Amino acid sequence: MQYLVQPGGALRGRLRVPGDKSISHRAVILGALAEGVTEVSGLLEGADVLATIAAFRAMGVQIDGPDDGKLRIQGVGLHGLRAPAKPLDCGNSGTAMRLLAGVLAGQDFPSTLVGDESLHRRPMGRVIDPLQAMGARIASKEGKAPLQIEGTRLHGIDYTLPMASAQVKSAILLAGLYAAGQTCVREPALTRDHSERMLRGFGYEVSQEPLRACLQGGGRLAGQCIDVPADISSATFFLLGATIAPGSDLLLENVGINPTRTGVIEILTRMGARIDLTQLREVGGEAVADIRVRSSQLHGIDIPPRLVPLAIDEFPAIFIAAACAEGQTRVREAEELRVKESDRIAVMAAGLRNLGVLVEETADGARIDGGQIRGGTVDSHGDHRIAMSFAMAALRAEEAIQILDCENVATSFPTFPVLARQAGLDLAQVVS
Ligand SMILES: O=C(O)C1=C[C@@H](OP(=O)(O)O)[C@@H](O)[C@H](O)C1
Ligand SMILES: C=C(OP(=O)(O)O)C(=O)O
Repeated sequence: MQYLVQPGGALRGRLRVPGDKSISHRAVILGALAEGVTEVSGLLEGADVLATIAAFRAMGVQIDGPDDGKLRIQGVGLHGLRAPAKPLDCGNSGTAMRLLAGVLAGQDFPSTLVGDESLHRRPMGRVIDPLQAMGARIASKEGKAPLQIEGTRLHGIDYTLPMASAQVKSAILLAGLYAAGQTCVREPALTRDHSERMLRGFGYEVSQEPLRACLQGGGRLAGQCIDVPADISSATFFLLGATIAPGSDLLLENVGINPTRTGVIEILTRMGARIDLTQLREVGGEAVADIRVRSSQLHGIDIPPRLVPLAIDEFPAIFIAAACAEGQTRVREAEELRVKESDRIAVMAAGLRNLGVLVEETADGARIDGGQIRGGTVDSHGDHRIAMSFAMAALRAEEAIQILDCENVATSFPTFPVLARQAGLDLAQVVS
């Protein structure tokens, strides 16, 4: 499926983007492993989260829904999962595969994790290594999926992550629930802390200091009610669109603004964006706000590397912002972008060049010179965030932008075309 987006227009009105993907995955996982019922509202009904739900159903957990963002999970307790009859299919989702690997390492049954072509290219050694150090038995082909997990008794470790990754941190903490003794994870830079917060919400003690989280194995999780805020990573496409399209004024409601996720707001604001947070509140241990964004002229900046992990999924959109800015924007220490659903540095650079933007790719980032966006065809390489970012680029393009391979938008934001049209983007879906 392709998108054909006509040039120009502005984004106006108010809208609520779907639930946070990271929090939705964790609500399903902890709800399944808890004792008692967990009720979730605001859940993201995207393919990634549906894969996590299907995996727990295949292990005997009764899950009703999702229905209009509501999910009811009958938790089976930490030791209540049953052996799945077939490999568990994580689809396109790195989060599902890595977090499930942590859970499955400590079960008393074997399991296999598989996914789509993109997921089978992504590095899994980063979870296999620390889990093996905890006693796990995991077979893979050169650190890539499929992962065959034996299920064994685990012991705690004190592990320093070689890269800033919330998925690896979370996999180790989840395995730590099953491990004898204490499990600690240290991270080289701050990453999203939804696992730590939600574990505490389920009554599990987690000691958290800056860049370090520890827990003791052998406790229990108690079922909860979880209200998932809107996903700042999905809101980002609208922050981008409203900023670059003259005459825009948009209110994004109920967006999660956990400080480990707001790097995009800081980066766009440094570039000159007009973004205001209102109605700040806390919902279920997570900070939430309404976000107003109005159009403004951006200027290029050197993005501080400490902001990279705090905006890691927002770089496709930030590349488009840079293309619309005056002067040069520099992205560095962002090599993690090369191991996402696609190589996001290479795919964004190629797409921008097709639209006439000057981009110099570096090993760990890019230098992007702002200027005119011509219009033309770009290939998203099946990467949802790249497809949505180029859709918004049309607001500033001279001619239409055709975007190839857009099916995977459904992994994180199935209602994107509808909400984008409502806000003012002239987007058509073309079945190829
Ligand atoms: O923990 C999570 O939910 C996520 C962590 C990040 O991945 P890494 O841990 O690989 O940086 C992010 O890119 C992904 O979309 C979701
Ligand atoms: C990287 C992403 O997700 P995942 O790693 O879960 O596939 C993303 O959603 O941008």
